[in-house]
Order: sequence, then C-alpha cells, then structure tokens
Amino acid sequence: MGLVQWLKGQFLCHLVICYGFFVSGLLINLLQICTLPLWPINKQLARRINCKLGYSLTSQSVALLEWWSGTEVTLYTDPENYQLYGKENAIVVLNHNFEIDFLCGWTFCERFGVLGASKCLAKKELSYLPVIGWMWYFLEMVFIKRKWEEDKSNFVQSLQNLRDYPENFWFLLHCEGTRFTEEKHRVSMEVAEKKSLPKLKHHLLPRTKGFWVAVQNLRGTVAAVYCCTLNFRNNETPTLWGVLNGEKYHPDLYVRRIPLESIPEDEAECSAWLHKLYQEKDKFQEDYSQTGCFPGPKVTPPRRPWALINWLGWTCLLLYPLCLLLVQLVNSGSILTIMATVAFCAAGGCYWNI
Ligand SMILES: CC/C=C\C/C=C\C/C=C\C/C=C\C/C=C\C/C=C\CCC(=O)SCCNC(=O)CCNC(=O)[C@H](O)C(C)(C)COP(=O)(O)OP(=O)(O)OC[C@H]1O[C@@H](n2cnc3c(N)ncnc32)[C@H](O)[C@@H]1OP(=O)(O)O
Ligand SMILES: CCCCCCCC/C=C\CCCCCCCC(=O)OC[C@@H](O)COP(=O)(O)O
Repeated sequence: MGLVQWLKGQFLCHLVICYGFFVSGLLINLLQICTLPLWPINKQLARRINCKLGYSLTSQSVALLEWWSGTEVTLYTDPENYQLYGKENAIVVLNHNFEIDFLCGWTFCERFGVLGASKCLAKKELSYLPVIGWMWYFLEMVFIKRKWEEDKSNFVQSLQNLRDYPENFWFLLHCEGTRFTEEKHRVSMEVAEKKSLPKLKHHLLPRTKGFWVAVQNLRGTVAAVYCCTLNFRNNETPTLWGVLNGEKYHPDLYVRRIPLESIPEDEAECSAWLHKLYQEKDKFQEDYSQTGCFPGPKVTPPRRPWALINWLGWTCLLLYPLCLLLVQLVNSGSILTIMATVAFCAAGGCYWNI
C-alpha cells in the first residue's frame, strides 16, 4: 500500500473531512435560512441562490467520490441522447441496490451541470437528517411517508411547484421504493406471482403509483424519463465507508432516454408500461452479470474541477480557525484540557479503526 493510500485510511483525515462537511453544511443551512425573506419578493432568485448553496454542499461528497476515491462512472448511452443530458428536465428511474448509488447519480448530475438543482422522491425520515436533510428542504425535494392517503396532496403540490423551476433539474425516483435485499426480493416476487407478473431476478417489483403521479404532474415540464441501470464491475459491493477510505470502485451506468410523450397517461397502462420497463432493466442486469457490460457505446463524461475547488476552499477556510483553536489550546498550558483533547482524538482513532 502506498503512503497516499495509507493516509486516506487514517482517522485524522476522516476527522478533517467530516468536520469540513458538517461545519460547512451548517453554515450553508444558515445562509439558506437567510434566503427566506427573499422568497416572497423574488422566488426565482431565492431558488437560484439555494441551488448554488446546495451545490456547494453536495459537490463535496462528489469530490470525495471523484477525487479522493478516484471512482469514475462509465456511461453506456446513445451519443445522440448524450447531447441532451443537462439541457432538459428529466425523471430519472434508477435501481436501488447499492449504498452509494445516489453518489454515482450525483457524479453525473455534477458532470452535466444539474447537481445544485437535482431532486428525488425520498422518504420523509431523510428530511430530518442534519445538514443534508435541512438543505433539501430549501431545494424543494419531494418527501413522502409512503402512506398514500397522507402523501397524496403534498406529493402532487410539491410536483406542481416544480413546474416553474428556474434551473434544469433531474428528479430521481427509485420505483422499487427501498434498497434491494434477498428477503425484500422474496416478498416482492410473491406479490408478482399474485399479480401474474413475470418474476424479476435483479430488481424488486416496482411500485407504480409514485411514477404515474410524477409523470402526470410533470408533463410539459419534464422532457423525458432517463431509464438508468447501475452495476459495479467485479461484483464490487461499494460502501460509503470504502469511499471515505479512498477505495476506488468501478461503476457502470446504462442510460436510455425515453420521451415523456411515449408514456401512457392512463394509470393502469402506465403501471403496465413501468412493469415492462423493469423487465427490460432486469434483462440488462442479467446480461451484465454474464458479459460484464451493458449495451451501447461507452463514454466517460469529463470530470470538472469545480467540485474539487469548492471542497478545497471550504477545507482551507475551516481548517484555519481549527488550527487557531489548537494553538490557543496548547498556549493555554492547561495540561488537563490538552490531555482530554489527545484522549478524545486517540479514542476516536481506535473506535474508527475497529
Ligand atoms: C444521465 C443520467 C444519469 C444518472 C442520474 C442519476 C441520478 C441523479 C438524480 C438525482 C439525484 C438526487 C438526489 C438523490 C440523493 C439522495 C436520495 C437518495 C435516495 C432516497 C431513497 C428513498 O428514500 S427511496 C423511498 C422513497 N421512495 C419511494 O418509495 C418511491 C417508490 N414508491 C412509490 O412510488 C409508491 O408508489 C408510493 C410510495 C408513492 C405509494 O405507495 P403505495 O404502496 O401506497 O402505492 P402503490 O400503488 O405504489 O403500491 C400498492 C400496491 O403495491 C403492492 N405491493 C404490496 N407489497 C408490495 C411489494 N413488496 N412489492 C411490490 N408491490 C407491493 C400492493 O399489492 C398494491 O397493489 P394494488 O394492485 O392493490 O394497487
Ligand atoms: C466531504 C463529504 C464527506 C461526507 C460524505 C457524506 C456523504 C453524503 C451524506 C449524506 C447523504 C445522505 C443521502 C442519504 C441517501 C440514502 C439513501 C436511502 O436512505 O435510501 C432509503 C431507501 O433505501 C429506503 O429505505 P427503507 O425502505 O426505509 O429501508
């Protein structure tokens, strides 16, 4: 193992990274709160500012994936459609198998310039996450409790609000509704059997209501559905912990662009359409497991420097007061305080490496 790779696994590096992320996040949350008085005066400006602020936080995790762990996502897609990515609004339908699938999605958002405005249909619990959940509130993320009667009106209203969004956005929908596990797959295939639907091997049965409501409410706003199928080479099982430790992964993403007009308006037909889409996605995954690649030409969209510049900027800005604090601590001459600090760092280091 080289020195750089060894350093990436050290507690102190992780501490600095997490400190930078959370403190900058809190500052960004504070700035977002400051935009509140602007909303009634100039809503579109407030939204644009929040996109930039959102970018400044989200892109730190993208920088971690791209520059720290060195992970590059390979895109399989039609070159004609490639020209449109980032230039239109889209609903992104993505399989939900991996701990870092959202990070791989964000890398593409970054490379196609829609990271600040990217959105998803997320479970309500995520809105309470410190820093990131609070940020999403200002980015008009759509949250659901997954109890349709309670969600219905808020879900529709949140989608309608996006009709005049001032920036191009991608709206991520994990139609499976939860991350894949063998147990969930077993239950889900029982449902498929009851409904006389073909069984899926690599996906859970998609939940169709959310997709239909999103498509209906975003007609005229969104140009297409991007059907995205993600997998990792060599049966990698990527984790956030691995990314933090600088581990490099090898994701492949197959993207098909489907114009929104081609999706049926009737609920039953739209559901049947989505089930068929998942049967196709399942076939792509099966072929991938046999051949190690998806159909279509490969391309790696170029990495942009902004995520790294933003990350380094925040780190330098926030390390400065931390260093001052440490110097003051040493100068204070209080042996007890110094020993308590050293003990805290040592305990953190031991815990981290267990
Ligand atoms: C070039 C481009 C490339 C890449 C870009 C990629 C991405 C980047 C884009 C944006 C990124 C932005 C942000 C991402 C960051 C972080 C967030 C990440 C993840 C968040 C993940 C989540 O939170 S997932 C959980 C929340 N989401 C969902 O649940 C969505 C899916 N669910 C739905 O849509 C549901 O329909 C619903 C919740 C809206 C409503 O559900 P409900 O159950 O009430 O209704 P349904 O009609 O859907 O279902 C009822 C029927 O289901 C049958 N049933 C019962 N059990 C099961 C089962 N186990 N499996 C399947 N079906 C089941 C039941 O029988 C009912 O059938 P009926 O026939 O009776 O209707
Ligand atoms: C420089 C950055 C350093 C820190 C890196 C932090 C990286 C980003 C931090 C937080 C991002 C939080 C995104 C959470 C998205 C998690 C996806 C998720 O939780 O899906 C839930 C879904 O499965 C359904 O779950 P269940 O059906 O309830 O089971």
